Amino acid sequence: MSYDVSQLRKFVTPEIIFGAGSRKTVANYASTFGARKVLLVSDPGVQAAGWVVDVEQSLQAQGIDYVLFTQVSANPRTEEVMHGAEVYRAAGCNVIVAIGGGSPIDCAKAIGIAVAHDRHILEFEGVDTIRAPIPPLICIPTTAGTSADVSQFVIISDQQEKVKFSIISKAVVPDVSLIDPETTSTMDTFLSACTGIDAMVHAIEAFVSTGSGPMTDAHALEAMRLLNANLVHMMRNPQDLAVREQIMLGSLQAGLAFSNAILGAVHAMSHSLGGFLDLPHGLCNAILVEHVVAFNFDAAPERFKVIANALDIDTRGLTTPQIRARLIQHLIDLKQAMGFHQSLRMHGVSTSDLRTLSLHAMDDPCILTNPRESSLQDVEVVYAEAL
Ligand SMILES: NC(=O)c1ccc[n+]([C@@H]2O[C@H](COP(=O)([O-])OP(=O)(O)OC[C@H]3O[C@@H](n4cnc5c(N)ncnc54)[C@H](O)[C@@H]3O)[C@@H](O)[C@H]2O)c1
Ligand SMILES: [Fe+2]
Repeated sequence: MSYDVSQLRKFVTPEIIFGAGSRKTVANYASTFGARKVLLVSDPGVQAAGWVVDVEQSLQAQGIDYVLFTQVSANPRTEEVMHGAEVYRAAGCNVIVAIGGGSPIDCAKAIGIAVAHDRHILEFEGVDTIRAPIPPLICIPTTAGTSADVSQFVIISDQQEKVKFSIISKAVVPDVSLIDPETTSTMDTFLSACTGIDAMVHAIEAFVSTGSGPMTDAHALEAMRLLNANLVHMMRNPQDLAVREQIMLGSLQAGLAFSNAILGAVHAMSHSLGGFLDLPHGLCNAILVEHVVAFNFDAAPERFKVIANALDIDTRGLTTPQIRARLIQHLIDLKQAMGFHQSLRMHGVSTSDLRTLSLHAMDDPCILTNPRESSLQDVEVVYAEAL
């Protein structure tokens, strides 16, 4: 009997501890991995917000030695990864803890790859390139959006080439994710909006991805419901911890979906844009989302109808073109209510940049699971729509 490999689906996830205060259990988990010395990865903003000290206190209370590494920028860079790998080796670490948004978490994953292979991180771009297990990795996300703490993705910026490249492998799924919604209470409005829209795009792209399946669909749809019901409320009531918790849960559900179903053209194009202009990832997604949905809709109208329903659009009696129009308008309204009014041109992109941006987007693995097959010219046209 022959099997169709393209129909097989896998689902990987870390051990997840969800809830207020979970960050304070970090030393228990570090000790179960036999932590001798921990590399604690974060960044200056997360440290200033006061979250790193909780991890330090937890480790100190259990007598676990650590070295702090915070030289990580938003959109983490290859040089920072290799510097972190040096610090890991020099200090004789054997466990990594990351606390922060997607940037410190991705940097921590990449440090793990570099030290496990004793090679430069640039050698691992692509899918399933990891040959040796990375050190035990415990993550504490402080933004509700990227879900790097549960995902198979690592996104690193190569400033020489002005691109962000992806590494996708089950080997970079963290061992433990301590998801503590309290940490998101110090996010400012813009960061809350960027990370929130990123989570929504994860859910939408995972649901229409050619890698989707029943296990990821359930998570993607629940993420859309949670995020749609709470994102605007969160923007208006940033101190409402119950709403922050719903957004964190929505982000987690979206993360479980996209990590396993992979993403689509919004992310391929957004990674290219983020590397080119060093812009926040969520902002890039916000600029592109409705243009990619407009491009993709006819390739999966039934799936997009389910998305419209999950976003609380009443599709009864509507024709397919009407559903398409309503869905696109809903996404525009949502992003505008979250404060996104920008176009590419407002960030200095001109028509002459579109070919370079498109070439890089075509190299991103996320383009392969987009529901509509996309040529270089297609991608260029979608960028042009977003100008
Ligand atoms: N690996 C994945 O699966 C995945 C998925 C999506 C995006 N990403 C990547 O993640 C990165 C973006 O991550 P992000 O959006 O979480 O932001 P970030 O980690 O880049 O952080 C942005 C800024 O917010 C600050 N910050 C973070 N948490 C804070 C808090 N709780 N309070 C106050 N300030 C805080 C940081 O100090 C930093 O200055 C991009 O590089 C993107 O490509 C990765
Ligand atoms: Fe994303």
